[in-house]
Amino acid sequence: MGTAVLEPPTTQISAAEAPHEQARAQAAVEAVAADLIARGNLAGGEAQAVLEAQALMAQDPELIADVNRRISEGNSAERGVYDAFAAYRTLLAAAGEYLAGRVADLDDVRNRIVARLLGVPMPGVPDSDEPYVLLARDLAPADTALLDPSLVLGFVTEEGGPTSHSAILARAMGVAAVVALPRATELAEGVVVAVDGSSGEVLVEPSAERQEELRRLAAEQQAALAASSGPGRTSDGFMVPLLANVGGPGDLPAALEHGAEGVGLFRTEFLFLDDSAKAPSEDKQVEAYRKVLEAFPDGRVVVRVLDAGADKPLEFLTPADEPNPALGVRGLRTLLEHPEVLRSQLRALARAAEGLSVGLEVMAPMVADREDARAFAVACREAGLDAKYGAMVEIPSAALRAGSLLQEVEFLSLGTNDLAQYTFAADRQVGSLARLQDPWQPALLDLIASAAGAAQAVGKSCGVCGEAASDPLLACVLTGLGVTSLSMGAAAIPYVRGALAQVSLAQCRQAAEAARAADSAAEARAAAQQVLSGV
Ligand SMILES: C=C(OP(=O)(O)O)C(=O)O
Ligand SMILES: [Mg+2]
Repeated sequence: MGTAVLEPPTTQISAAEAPHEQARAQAAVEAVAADLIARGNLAGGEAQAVLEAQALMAQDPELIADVNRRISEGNSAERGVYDAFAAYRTLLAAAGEYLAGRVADLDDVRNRIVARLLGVPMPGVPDSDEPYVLLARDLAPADTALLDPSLVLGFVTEEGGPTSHSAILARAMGVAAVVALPRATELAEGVVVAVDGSSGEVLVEPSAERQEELRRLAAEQQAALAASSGPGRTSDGFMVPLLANVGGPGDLPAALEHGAEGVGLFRTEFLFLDDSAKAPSEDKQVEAYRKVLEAFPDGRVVVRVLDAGADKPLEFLTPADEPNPALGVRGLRTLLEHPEVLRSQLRALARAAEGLSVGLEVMAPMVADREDARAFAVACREAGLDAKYGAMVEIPSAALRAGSLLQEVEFLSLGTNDLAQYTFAADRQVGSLARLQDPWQPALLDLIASAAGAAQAVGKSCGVCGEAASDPLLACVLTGLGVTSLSMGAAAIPYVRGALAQVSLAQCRQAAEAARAADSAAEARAAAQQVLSGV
């Protein structure tokens, strides 16, 4: 994928032309924002939320004011946009890693607006009738969302971490992806590559025999996947419910198609991204929640209350001046500062579940200690919600003192994406830190064992809903660590189901022990692989 930045010429315009150019810039901004929203509507689910956030970025009033100022100083519309975005980009890039992670999204918006003003094709995924592997420096959410899975056999990026938006969306689509691979874009167009999204390997120009072998292995795997169905269980019948992560009603068809036994993580942020100034109405919330609850009449649906802040900022809730948003007011902290938002969300959930037989559960993101857990439990009880209430374990303090959290709440759910970020002090949006975000890191496995063990001791459940659950081999290890359910992007479910079906609970426990005895993520994986050979 071409990443060329379209630099418009620096021709000067007269003062008389300025209003016309300003109108052109405004029209282009609006058209691009509308296009992003349309792409979002088409893609649905988590992609929609991301694209709508990008549309908001395009319409940022300060940015538009800067564009207008530059045009009134004699620049053309395209040059004004180009320079205003460049200035904003510098600010973002310098504002710390969390904002720097959004630079790719910003660049994509800029390229789209400039391309429209210049009347040239939009940058992005190349047109092709032939199936291909897409190589890119990074993929903007707008591109990932519309990749055609029948043409794109996989994608490989230099940037982005294993828990970045692009990786999460790729899993939701079921497209093989390898991210954070240095020098990926140095490969020439047309070279034959093989991509293994499970191991993260990209083979360049494999021999004819190797290609044949890989095709055979892939066909065998597909056949095994097609044959796997029913609830998640080990070969000796230990049940591990396999649940889907969804970002909204748009993700339900895939969850049902892949046999999800329920929803283990309903990210409700998407509802809140439509309007940066206020929370969605209770009625609008009820409607969206009910669609998800109705899809699983006999299953379980775990709804996470709003997780605003850090990588999911909301203008009306997230302080704009935090020096380090990932360590600032986010998740449950935001809701405790804005109790009316939490109350309205819990009320909407209670109304949405009225008359339904689904097992509704609600959980809070970013619970740090027992006081946090208690505050959430009290809010749930006060809302009169007929649902189990739980805490996400995403902060090391919560994993270490899981037993104390369980004095207040009825279940735990491990958010391994943030748990890795906070355990290793490694921003999940920074590709160069991917080594530290690897969920195979033994320190992360120790924390998972701590939380799962505490839950087991009191007979409560402790699932995993972070991306770790979607790795088939790791899913077996998590089961061995005592985790009671696994929730993942729907496309991963058949792979995890197939892997679990091949191993016994005792083998899972042995693999977990071997992985924890290792000293690096790679060693932990190899040790587990040895115990569970065949997966
Ligand atoms: C599931 C998680 O939540 P999110 O990815 O939405 O932060 C996590 O942190 O692992
Ligand atoms: Mg999280």
